[in-house]
Amino acid sequence: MTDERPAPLVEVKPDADALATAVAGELLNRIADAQAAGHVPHIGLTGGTIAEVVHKEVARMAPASGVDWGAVHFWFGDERFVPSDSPDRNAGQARAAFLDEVGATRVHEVPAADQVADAEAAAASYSEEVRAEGGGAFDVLMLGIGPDGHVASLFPGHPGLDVTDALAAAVHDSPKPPPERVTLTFEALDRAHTVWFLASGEGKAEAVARALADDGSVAETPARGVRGLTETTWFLDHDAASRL
Ligand SMILES: O=C1O[C@H](COP(=O)(O)O)[C@@H](O)[C@H](O)[C@H]1O
Repeated sequence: MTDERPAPLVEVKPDADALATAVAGELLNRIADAQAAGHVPHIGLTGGTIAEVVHKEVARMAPASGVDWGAVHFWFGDERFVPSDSPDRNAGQARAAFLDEVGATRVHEVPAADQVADAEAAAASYSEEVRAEGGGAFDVLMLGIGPDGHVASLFPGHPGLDVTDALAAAVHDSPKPPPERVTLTFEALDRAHTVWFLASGEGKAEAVARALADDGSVAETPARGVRGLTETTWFLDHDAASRL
């Protein structure tokens, strides 16, 4: 990230449920507004614990939202390279939590381990799909942060941090299981218009503080390396914000 982008905003909610309600409501507003303006929005989804709560809240609020679910593209910031029926798959979790229920039809999944030979092939295929559909210019990209500061599946000190010639990369030996993954690279994550980080719980507090500190390295805290072109907002609950 070399250009000047707006500084991150921070929104703190009392707990995970309040956080999820705020994020789900804002997401539905952004999608509905984009559609009202004649635009088909592209939304990047994250895996992880707070994402699951947000997704269920989206499903709950969907009927009153006015969103046309056939006119939204959904993508994943990262994926676990496991068989398509594995409960570890971020896509499977998002489908179960809201995508299938609302009837989303334009869901762009990373190929699974029973569909392609290896994580490299999955990354190449996903990269191609992202490139063909706007190159990662997501209207809203939601991202989690790990307690170690990882974002998507870009882990501290891992080789994926240095990939500059692809929009998606294979990850091996991930410090967090499962070990094989596919992630969007900084090249792709940096093209999003709006980036929302979602973090809940005391276990994320130190990583959040490192990510938002005036100085520090992306190699140590990869989440420092992603900012939206027009907006970056950190949605935190009280505990995740406790070290700011
Ligand atoms: O493995 C992953 O972890 C991160 C954070 O998840 P959390 O459960 O600690 O909140 C998530 O952002 C990423 O998409 C996922 O693959």
